[in-house]
Amino acid sequence: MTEDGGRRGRGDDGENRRARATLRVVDSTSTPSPSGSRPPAPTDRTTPPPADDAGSPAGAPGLAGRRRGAGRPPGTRAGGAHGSNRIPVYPRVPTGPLRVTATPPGRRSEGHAHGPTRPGPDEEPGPRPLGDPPHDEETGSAVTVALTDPTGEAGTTERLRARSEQFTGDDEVLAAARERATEHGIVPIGPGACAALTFLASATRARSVVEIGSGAGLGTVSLLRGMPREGLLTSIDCEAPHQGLARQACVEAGFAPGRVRMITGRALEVLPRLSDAGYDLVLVDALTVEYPRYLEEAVRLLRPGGVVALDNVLWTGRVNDPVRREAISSALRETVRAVRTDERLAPLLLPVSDGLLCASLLP
Ligand SMILES: C[S@@+](CC[C@H](N)C(=O)[O-])C[C@H]1O[C@@H](n2cnc3c(N)ncnc32)[C@H](O)[C@@H]1O
Repeated sequence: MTEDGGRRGRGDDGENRRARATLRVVDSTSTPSPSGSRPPAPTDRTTPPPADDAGSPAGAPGLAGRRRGAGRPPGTRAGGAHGSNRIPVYPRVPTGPLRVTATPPGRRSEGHAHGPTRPGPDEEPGPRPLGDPPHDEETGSAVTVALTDPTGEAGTTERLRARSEQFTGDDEVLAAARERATEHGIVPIGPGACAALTFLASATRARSVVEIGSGAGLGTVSLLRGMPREGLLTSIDCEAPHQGLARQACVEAGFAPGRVRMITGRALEVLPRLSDAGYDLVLVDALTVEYPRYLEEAVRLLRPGGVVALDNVLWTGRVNDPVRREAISSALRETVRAVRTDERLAPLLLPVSDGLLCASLLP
């Protein structure tokens, strides 16, 4: 991610564009733009749907009648999602057939498409040499990690990190999304962090998830892959074209459009409208200088036992402008300190990709 929240080399006036961006709640039912250059024409709702239970999938946590702050752990900040402007955890989920899927026959159908060499659920997996780092042919990964000091001590650490990134690698869906991200100047989540997100979503059985920073959709797809079928992912980005790319990645991964609710708007304007203690997992990957405030909002959104994951906390040598770097570094330091010292949280720093700082909200 860059200091402008993951956009690079666009040659546009990002701040103004973001300022112009209106808050739109979008069910991802529209056909994605193949290039991602044009915002899709979704069912825009400038007014969010009313907070009711009627559209919630079976067993989904509804909000109607829920006492404000109920379930919120002591000490969490009140405020934010309330009144008629509240965005429900689950909106009415549009029904309909799955759209185009890039999942070839014989592979896991709903969003679990793996690279060409991965076996489908009905195929016998071939033996995998556990001792050797996988080659790209094994993982389908488009990512290779160059070693700057292959023989020295640093080389050992680098090799371990490279191995961890390549262990899961990118499948064809993530590789294509990563390519589009590069084309559009978006810095995507690394393969190791993608795997961690799928793991976290699966381990926490996350049914209601918030993603801050849709980008090119690598995080979106990775989260959906770990979520149960009835789960809903709410993805926020101030750039509609980025959300077009994210939607495209979801379609290519074989996810039904109703699995993702895209909200176009600035995160700090959208987040306060989401419900307290309504979410199982929150991914933070947008404007780095706003991380401390995203963290506050994320903790408010989490149900007890829920997890927040913040990408890019190691921030490895990406920024050249010393002034911006200072702002980013201090925001990241503040965020890491806040996670480590908050007694409501159990912190964990995963040194995957660019650093994924996780914390669960203690029951
Ligand atoms: C690093 S990219 C996210 C990459 C994405 N997780 C992926 O893997 O493809 C950051 C995204 O945050 C968005 N963004 C930047 N500032 C934002 C803000 N204030 N509110 C919402 N989104 C923002 C950018 O448009 C960009 O798409």
